[in-house]
Amino acid sequence: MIHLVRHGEAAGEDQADPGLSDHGRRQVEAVANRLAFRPIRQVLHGPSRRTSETACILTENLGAGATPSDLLVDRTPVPSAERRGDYPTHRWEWFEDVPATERDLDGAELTEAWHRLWFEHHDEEIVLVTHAFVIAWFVRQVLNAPPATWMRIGPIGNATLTSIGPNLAGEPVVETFNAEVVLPP
Ligand SMILES: O=C(O)[C@@H](CO)OP(=O)(O)O
Repeated sequence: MIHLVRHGEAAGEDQADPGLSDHGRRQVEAVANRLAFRPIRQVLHGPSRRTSETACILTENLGAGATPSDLLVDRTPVPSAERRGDYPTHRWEWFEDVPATERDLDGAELTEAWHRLWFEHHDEEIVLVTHAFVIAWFVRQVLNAPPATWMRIGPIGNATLTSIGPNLAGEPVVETFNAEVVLPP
């Protein structure tokens, strides 16, 4: 079972690489409680500060180890000129503004990342801490849905849980999607 967790709420969204807010830390502690009885030994996380801090809280609570992975870096799938027609025209301008560092042409890197993660981890129970668009693309990949579908999956909330496990035939199945923890007031 692969548990995809989006990082908790970020502090100061305007910073280049923000860490977690106090609320974000509490959100992640609540996710850790939800996962407390699962046999999780490893937490992989992206290189950003908000994903590393999320992984750190999870590992402290779960007694697991944290490992950074470039497969979980924040990426935005943008269509190549040939595939732009797959997306509604009102989205085209938005793609132009995606920063160069986050652009993933036709989601090729994300697709490769998901295949590797599933291949390497489908028979263990693991947490992958990453970003909203990455989770949406991975779910689209599992559903074998057309590329533009990723923009209609979510929005993926902060510190949500999306769990993907093998069915009896060994195929990936979305068992839990975008599940939020409810914090006491
Ligand atoms: O930058 C964003 O809007 C998303 C994209 O994946 O990332 P994050 O989950 O860090 O908000």
